Amino acid sequence: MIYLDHNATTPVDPEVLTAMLPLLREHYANPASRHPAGESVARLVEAARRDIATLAGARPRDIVFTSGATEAANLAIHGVLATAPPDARRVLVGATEHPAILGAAHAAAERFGGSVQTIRVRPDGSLDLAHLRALLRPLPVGGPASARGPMPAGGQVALVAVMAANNETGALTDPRPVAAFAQEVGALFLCDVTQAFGRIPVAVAETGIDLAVASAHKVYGPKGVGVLIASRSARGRLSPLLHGGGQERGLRSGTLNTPGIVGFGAAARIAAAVFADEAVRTRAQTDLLYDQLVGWLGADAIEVNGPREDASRRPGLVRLPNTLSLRFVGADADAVLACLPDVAVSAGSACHGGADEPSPVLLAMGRSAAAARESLRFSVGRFTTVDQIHTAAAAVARAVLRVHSLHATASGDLAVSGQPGTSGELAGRGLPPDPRGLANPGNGQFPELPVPRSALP
Ligand SMILES: Cc1ncc(COP(=O)(O)O)c(C=O)c1O
Ligand code: FES
Repeated sequence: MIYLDHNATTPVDPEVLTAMLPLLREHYANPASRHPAGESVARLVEAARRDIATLAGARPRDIVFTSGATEAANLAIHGVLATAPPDARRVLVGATEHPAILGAAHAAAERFGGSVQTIRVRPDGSLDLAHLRALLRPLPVGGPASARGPMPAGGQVALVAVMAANNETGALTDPRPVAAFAQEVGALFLCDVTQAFGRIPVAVAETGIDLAVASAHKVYGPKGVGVLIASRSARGRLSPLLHGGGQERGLRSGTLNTPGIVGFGAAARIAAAVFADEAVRTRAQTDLLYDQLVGWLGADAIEVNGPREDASRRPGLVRLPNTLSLRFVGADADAVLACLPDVAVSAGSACHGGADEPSPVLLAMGRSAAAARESLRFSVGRFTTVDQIHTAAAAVARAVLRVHSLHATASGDLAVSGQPGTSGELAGRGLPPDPRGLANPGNGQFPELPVPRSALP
């Protein structure tokens, strides 16, 4: 199996695992305990906090450990709306935000009588700053009612949530202008840096981000641990979600996930050392993948979802180096996936609980539902090789041609030899034959996991 789904999650780096194991074996003490065993674990936690803060460009004091970016987003949004005055409970969210942000924003608005408004994006997925500017103007209280909240929430904006890097298209947003606009009206700026963290430079404090969220498992750390990064002033406007032992200075009660936190720290340390090289390598691999696919399928068969680099018009990074979202014109993504058992990629919304709807991210960018349903996201990573890219490109091309040929056969207009996707046609294009044979989509899945004895009836 060739794994090209690193935006959904990454494998744990072997060095991260090595750093975590002692926390599961001998260093199991509770870091809140006042004995030497507890204190030595507490020191490891604080070292991890420093390493994560360094990579994020934040201060260690700003780091609050959580169970992931989802919890951090909920803490940030519920936490801010809980303390916001009734005439300042509007939340602005980018149209292509992750469900963790959108779901938390709607739930918090409903809970505290606020409202949520969506900031438009342009066709390439970049934020429409003029629209943000317009939305930031105060609304008369009792004015346009919110679609959801029980109370028409006018007044000021409490929070602006805009992501640094989009999980589906890789589209990047410069946080600086967003921060400046939010600050002008006294709103806090929440930036979801989950996909950017450890892949491109993130400078939370310097760019004026008040609140940021990230997850360890997107940077070769373990699942189930993340951070909220909250500036001093943001912490003053934050009320906790979880109550209990008062850990994390009262903002997130609960015994710390010490193996996870130490693993996250190790992942951050490794990322700091390698991310610049990794960006160059992964960028070359996504470029190669695109070139190969265009070579096999032709430029007309493929559209890129998201920003394209154009140094003359938009200098600088505009897309995550490892991410490539492509539409294969006329080839339903689910059908392509069914013909592609040996390559792990996502149809746009694959990690949204298997929802069968076209990707809301692509729809927000103005793509048609048909285009969204024909789109696949490729995300390469630290351990991806050039050989894997070659193999995957050929496999994807074969799968797309196969789907084209199935459509053509179904509509009865291509019943001749040499039709797309048949072995004759593939050989004509120079595509290597599928080592498994086209009609064998069940092979090459994850090996079956052994069931632990205790789980057997
Ligand atoms: C941009 C973005 N934000 C937030 C999350 C949520 O992270 P987690 O599932 O680790 O809480 C993800 C992960 O899918 C993501 O891609
Ligand atoms: S990448 Fe996060 S839900 Fe799809």
